[in-house]
Amino acid sequence: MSRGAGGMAAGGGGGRPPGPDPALEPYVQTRIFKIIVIGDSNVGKTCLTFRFCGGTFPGKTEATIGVDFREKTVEIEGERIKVQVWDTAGQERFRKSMVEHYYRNVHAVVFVYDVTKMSSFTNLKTWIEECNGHAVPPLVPRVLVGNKCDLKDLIQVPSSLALKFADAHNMLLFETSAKDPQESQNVDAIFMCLVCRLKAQRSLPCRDTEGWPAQPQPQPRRLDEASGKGSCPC
Ligand SMILES: Nc1nc2c(ncn2[C@@H]2O[C@H](COP(=O)(O)OP(=O)(O)OP(=O)(O)O)[C@@H](O)[C@H]2O)c(=O)[nH]1
Ligand SMILES: [Mg+2]
Repeated sequence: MSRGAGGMAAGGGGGRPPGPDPALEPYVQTRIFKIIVIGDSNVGKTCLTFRFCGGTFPGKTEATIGVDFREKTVEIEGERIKVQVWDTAGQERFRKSMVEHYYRNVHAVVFVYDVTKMSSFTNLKTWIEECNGHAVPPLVPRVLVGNKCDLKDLIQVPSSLALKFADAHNMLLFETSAKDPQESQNVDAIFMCLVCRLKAQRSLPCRDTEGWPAQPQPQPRRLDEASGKGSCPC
C-alpha cells in the first residue's frame, strides 16, 4: 500500500527535509478524498468550495446544476492528498437525477446553512435525512457550516442554537464567511479538519487500487485546482 512517506522522513537524519523521498515521487500514489457539500440553494456552497479550492470569492454565481467538481491537493504530514470537492445543487430540479452520485463512495459530508436565513437551518434535518437515506456509513465524518457570518446585522440563527444542533448530530460546527477574506483560513479549516480525520481513520484506498469500486460519475466540470500545504488544524 502506498502512503506518504512522512514517517520515513521523521527519523531520517540524513539532512533531507521531511516528506516523500523525491526519488520515489513517481511511485507514491495520491489518495483521493471525496467530500460533498450539501444544503439549501443560495446558502453559499459554491462560494465556500471556490474559496477553498481557488482561494477567492467568486464575483458572481449562478445556481449549480447537477454538480460542480473542484479539486485541491493538500499536504499533511508529508502525504499529498487530493481533496475532491463535490459542490452540489441546492435546487431540487437541478439535483434530483444526481443524488445517487453525490452519496456514492463519499468520504465526508459538509452540511451548509445560511446564518441569515432561518429556513436554511431548519431544513438541515431534511438534508440529514437524505444523507441517512443513502446508507452513508456512520464512520463518514460530517460537519456543519454556518455561512455568511460577514452579514452581522442580519443574523437569524444564533450560534447557541446551531451548536446544540451540531452536538445532537455529532458534528463539529464552523461559522464562517466565504466572502470575507479574513475568514479564508477558517474555510480551509473546515476541509482540512475533515482530511485530517480521514487520514487518521483508516487506510483509504488509493486511486487505481483494486477493490475501490468504480464510480459511474457524471462528467465533472473541473473549474480550478490549487495546491496548498497545511498542517492538521484539529
Ligand atoms: N455576504 C455573503 N454572501 C455570500 C457568501 N457566500 C455566498 N454568498 C452569496 O450568496 C449567493 C449564493 O451563493 P452560492 O454559492 O451560489 O449558493 P449555492 O449554495 O451554491 O446555491 P445553489 O447552487 O443554488 O445550491 C451569491 O449571491 C453569493 O455571492 C458569504 O459568505 N457572505
Ligand atoms: Mg451552487
